[in-house]
Amino acid sequence: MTDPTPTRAHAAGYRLELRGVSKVYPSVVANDSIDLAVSPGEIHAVLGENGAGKSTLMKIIYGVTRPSAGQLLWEGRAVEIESPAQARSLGIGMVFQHFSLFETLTVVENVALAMPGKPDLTTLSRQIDEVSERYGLPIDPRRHVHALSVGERQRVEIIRCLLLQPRLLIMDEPTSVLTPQAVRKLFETLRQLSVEGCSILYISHKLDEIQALCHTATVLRGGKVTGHCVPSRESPESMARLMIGKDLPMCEHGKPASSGETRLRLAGLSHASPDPFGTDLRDLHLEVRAGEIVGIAGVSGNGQQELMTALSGEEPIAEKHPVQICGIEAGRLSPDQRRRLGMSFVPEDRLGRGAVPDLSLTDNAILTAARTRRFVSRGFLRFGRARRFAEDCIERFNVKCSGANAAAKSLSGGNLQKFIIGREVLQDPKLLICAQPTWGVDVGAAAFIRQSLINMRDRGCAILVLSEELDELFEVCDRIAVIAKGRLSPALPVAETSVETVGVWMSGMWPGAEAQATASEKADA
Ligand SMILES: Nc1ncnc2c1ncn2[C@@H]1O[C@H](COP(=O)(O)OP(=O)(O)OP(=O)(O)O)[C@@H](O)[C@H]1O
Repeated sequence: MTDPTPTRAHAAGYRLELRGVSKVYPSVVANDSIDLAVSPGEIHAVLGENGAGKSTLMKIIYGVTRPSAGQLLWEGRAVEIESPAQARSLGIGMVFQHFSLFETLTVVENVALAMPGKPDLTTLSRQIDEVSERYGLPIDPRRHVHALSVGERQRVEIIRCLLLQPRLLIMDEPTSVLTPQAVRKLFETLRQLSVEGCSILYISHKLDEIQALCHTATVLRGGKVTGHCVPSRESPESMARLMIGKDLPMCEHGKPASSGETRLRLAGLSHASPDPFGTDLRDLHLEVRAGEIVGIAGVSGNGQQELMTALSGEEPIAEKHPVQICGIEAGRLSPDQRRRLGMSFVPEDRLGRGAVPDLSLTDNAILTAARTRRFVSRGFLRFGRARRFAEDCIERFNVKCSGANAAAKSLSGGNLQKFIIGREVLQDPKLLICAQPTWGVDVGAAAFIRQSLINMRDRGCAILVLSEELDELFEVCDRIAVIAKGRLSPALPVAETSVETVGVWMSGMWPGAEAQATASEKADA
């Protein structure tokens, strides 16, 4: 690995300096007197556990949130940043974790929306071509966003920032949706920007990436700065220790329980996606037994979302038999009917599908656990019981929040994920289906969630995990299959496959894939 430190462009003054910046919410101090300084050309990581205050700090710098106290200095001058438009006019750009593009518009139309005034689209297309050429971010300005891969969409977001010639670029978990190749490409672009003098504030839970990319790092814990480091001189383990204050627990993965009864069977599941830009599922076959964890790997957009909605019942399918849950043909059943059979699920989209943002954690617990945890008696809701269950989730899954009354939307992303996983795990289901279980979750909490899944398996639960993180799948699963273009590969025991093989399969090329495709095309005809 190359040491990023020597390429750092040194300069006399700081580009951005924060002095004693605090943000106090009614129930929590999100940022507590934070000092942070970034030089021109510096790639500066902000590290911290879920809820440490990273996103709040970035939102203050980008003018989304106003600080309760403290001072911001931009190129040596005290400033008050009251809006993102003002931040952009100073030269601050931000790429958010969740994309903010309009799918039905073209690339150039999306970019135009972020520009001041009414730019001429032909001139703007030429500028997009120039920027994409200069930074190696190929994109056709005339393409519609719905037809772009997630990596391409992120290119649009970055190009949109670059056109404004930022002198500070903030990136909030930019790689969570990218393939390893797209991550390498992104890092090349960021290094080039750094050499040209652009400062970068970079947030990520992926410590190996921080080590490869960033010159310096500030560590936050509980809203306070607790340390600084030069990532290239650290290891992912030592940075994790700086973040969580102790060594990272290792996952203990014993032998799978002797295989029990089949709890989930896909028997030729085919389903046309209701989304015109989605992926149709084609003749999927799979079995998940009690006491095993089966993983499904794949680049997002290959049918995972359609599979998840077909399994959860959100999008019931036309026939009963292709989805069998605990021996019952369940294809036409609703989510609630499937839960009654002993299934729980954790969707990928935590705000919206996994939880209702405006409801409290207790109310969100009621939504899925009312029956299994017996919150209703003789037609009356036993609210105290529901609240105690929510408190139990908070305590056992170490969810940082103000309590069971906190609205789901007030939790940091990773803490809400921990709550949703806890809510489903503590219902002790016979079958658990989860998508991206550790997305946006810090390293300590990710290890805890993975261990919880393994422990459930050891208690006899059948678990299906859909994840884009191959390392995660290899850590927790007993067998791994791959989804590509809506088709499913055979599921191999982890000992009989490798990250490289699964990587190749992710492009749809597994032994027998062609025969599988021909057979299902014949059946379609
Ligand atoms: N609008 C809000 N109202 C109340 N509390 C909030 C609000 N926004 C953030 N918080 C709280 O502030 C704290 C810091 O949250 P923040 O999102 O900055 O953390 P983070 O370090 O970015 O976490 P993650 O890695 O999970 O994204 C958390 O306790 C969170 O619950």
